Amino acid sequence: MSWFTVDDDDDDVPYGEYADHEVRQRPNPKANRPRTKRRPEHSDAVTGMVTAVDRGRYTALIPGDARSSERTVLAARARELRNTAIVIGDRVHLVGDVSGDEGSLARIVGLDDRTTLLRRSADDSDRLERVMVANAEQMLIVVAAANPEPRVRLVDRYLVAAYDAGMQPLLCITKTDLASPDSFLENFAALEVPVFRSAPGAWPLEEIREALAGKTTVFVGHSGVGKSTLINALVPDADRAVGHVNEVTGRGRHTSSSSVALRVATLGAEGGESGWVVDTPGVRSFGLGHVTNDGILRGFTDLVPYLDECPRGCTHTSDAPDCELDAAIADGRLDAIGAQRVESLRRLLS
Ligand SMILES: Nc1nc2c(ncn2[C@@H]2O[C@H](COP(=O)(O)OP(=O)(O)OP(=O)(O)O)[C@@H](O)[C@H]2O)c(=O)[nH]1
Ligand SMILES: [Zn+2]
Repeated sequence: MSWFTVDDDDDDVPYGEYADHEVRQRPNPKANRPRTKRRPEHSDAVTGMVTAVDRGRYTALIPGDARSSERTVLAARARELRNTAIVIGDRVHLVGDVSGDEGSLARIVGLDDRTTLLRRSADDSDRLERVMVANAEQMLIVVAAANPEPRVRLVDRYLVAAYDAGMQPLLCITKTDLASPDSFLENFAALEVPVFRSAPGAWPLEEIREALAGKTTVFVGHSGVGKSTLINALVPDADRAVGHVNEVTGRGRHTSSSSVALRVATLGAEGGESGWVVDTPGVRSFGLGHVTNDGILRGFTDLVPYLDECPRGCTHTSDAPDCELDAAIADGRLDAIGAQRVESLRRLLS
């Protein structure tokens, strides 16, 4: 599919394509009746969370209430929303047959404003952005200690995407049975990013579950890092396909293909908060063409007091003249950890 085509079944349309989330009023088909009143605003609509998207069909979970229990419904979007990106995590307004019964099809007529929005572009020069996941609070970046080799730049990119989306990043380093991740992790030591270490037979499942409780967390990672293995361990009935890493290239095949949200039981949360894991297996590239430097700076609130002192239009990169970050390092206002933070920021800005 071309990055530039938008058709009705496009599950991943550019964010800029739509202005409002609500269905527009249709003209009154009976012209002899005066249009004095607005059509009812779907006051009977129920709200559900999108947990899967597949070729123009949306699976949404409607929470239980006094009248009915929790149920999953299949829905299509209303014609008026055909240029609206609806993605996993969206809270959608559903009308029509919302019974969830076999063969039933509900209709999505609107969606709530999003609290966060994970986006990407095809590559860094592409400003056309794609909406990936809505309303997720966290991003768990899965990276292997070896096979495939960890790459700092790739993690930097995920971090930018997370900060830009307004999401808290978490880091899970897998395959620690194959290599020590310590020197790799030094690159991120100064960031306030929780780190989990994982190896077969030593899964940090309880720690991760605790971090997931009550939140929606998008799992991202290069193919072959063991993301599916981890998700299957966290969500026993997830059944995410586990691929095989090519011994020569260290690359995995993307064996699981569609994005889903999966509920994770969290221990000690009896009837209480569970978490949601969003698996995005098809995402190979993570273009950041849509991310502004402001989006990156958002992740570095600890440096803001210095950035505020910079000359107007300062780019804050290492070649920027009179950048206050350099002054603060030179006179000790920023200590060794602070200097590493500056280095991380500059790596992301460059
Ligand atoms: N040695 C070792 N192998 C692991 C570990 N975790 C996963 N693997 C293996 O790594 C391979 C790839 O695992 P997957 O879970 O399919 O990786 P993935 O990140 O989901 O990859 P895609 O499905 O291609 O996106 C499989 O052969 C796993 O058994 C680990 O901690 N240590
Ligand atoms: Zn500066």
